[in-house]
Amino acid sequence: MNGYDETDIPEPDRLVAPGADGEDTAVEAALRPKDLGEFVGQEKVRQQLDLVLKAAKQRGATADHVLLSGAPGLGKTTLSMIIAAEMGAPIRITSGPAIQHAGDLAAILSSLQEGEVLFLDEIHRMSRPAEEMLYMAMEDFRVDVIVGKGPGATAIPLELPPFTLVGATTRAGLLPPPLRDRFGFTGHMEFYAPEELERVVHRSARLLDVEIDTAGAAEIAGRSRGTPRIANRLLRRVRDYAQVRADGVITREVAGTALQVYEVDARGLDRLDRAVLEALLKLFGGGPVGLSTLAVAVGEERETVEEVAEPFLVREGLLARTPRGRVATPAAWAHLGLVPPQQAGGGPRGQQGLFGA
Ligand SMILES: Nc1ncnc2c1ncn2[C@@H]1O[C@H](COP(=O)(O)OP(=O)(O)OP(=O)(O)O)[C@@H](O)[C@H]1O
Ligand SMILES: [Mg+2]
Repeated sequence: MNGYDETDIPEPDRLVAPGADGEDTAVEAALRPKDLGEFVGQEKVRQQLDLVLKAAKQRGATADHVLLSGAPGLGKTTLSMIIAAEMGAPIRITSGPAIQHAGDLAAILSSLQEGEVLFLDEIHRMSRPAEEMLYMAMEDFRVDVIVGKGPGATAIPLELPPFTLVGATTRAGLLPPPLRDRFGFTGHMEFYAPEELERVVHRSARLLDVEIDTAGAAEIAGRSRGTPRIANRLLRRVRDYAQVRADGVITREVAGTALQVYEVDARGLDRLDRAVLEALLKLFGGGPVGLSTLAVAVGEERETVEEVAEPFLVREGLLARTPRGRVATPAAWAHLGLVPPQQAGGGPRGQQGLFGA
């Protein structure tokens, strides 16, 4: 399709994957907060959006177009549905990859009702002609429908009712500036703090009718990589364990043991993440080592290591990408309970100097 995209990378089946799997899709609808009040965290975006929506409602107008950017599983789809609910408007859901021809978009736009919310997921993956049509639709609520082919083709202008476009993207940087500029408001979704994820876990547990105590929720939250989707998924797996091996109640111990069974460690690293770190520390003394070498050592593709494992390791401050190769940070040694070579006596081949004395 349109070149490189994160979805092209084969992601091994993992509990801590940020994207949705089939099971997530089935249960997410039930766990989605229905209004801004129920939506946990993202204080900044929530407050900003609250103002945008309230002001539009007071004026009796359609809300400005909204762009939501942020990593997978942080609540963009959820928020788009909340926007529609808060505006008391219907919502139409589609996505960039689903709109390959401008005609597909014209069909959707021309059937919108006044005030309707059009949710365009993965907006950065739309085709070029559709994107250009969208510019005019967003700005002037108008599209030119091309009728016929070749020299006889004519453009018939078509008025659209005012609508609110909510675009979602995991890659705001890939959006062409003219598109970005046409949104009245952009909400940047951040990773969630552990306390916020704890609230997500408590809320989901209530909806799933699972008993969980404060420490149990904190244990799951701490392993969820700042991502509500992962928190909900881990909660479901811990619930299975609690039901089969314990008395159904999720405590710290139950959550900890269950996630050990599923190989998600205290910081949310899974088998692959740990394999990468372990190879880097044990085989290469903490680096620097080239990506290809590291990938061979863990028996994975380069892309898998680079795109699937590394982003979280870098975000956590466990691994650094340097011009000379991958390097473990002191936190990585600590996390795996290993001692860096220089502290162990090092010797001439120790890794002194990389992080100062
Ligand atoms: N702020 C929140 N409070 C409570 N639950 C949340 C929140 N944000 C997300 N969730 C839950 O996390 C799950 C994933 O959220 P959602 O589908 O909205 O993410 P997304 O950003 O659209 O992800 P993707 O980029 O993969 O489309 C949903 O089940 C939702 O209930
Ligand atoms: Mg989504």
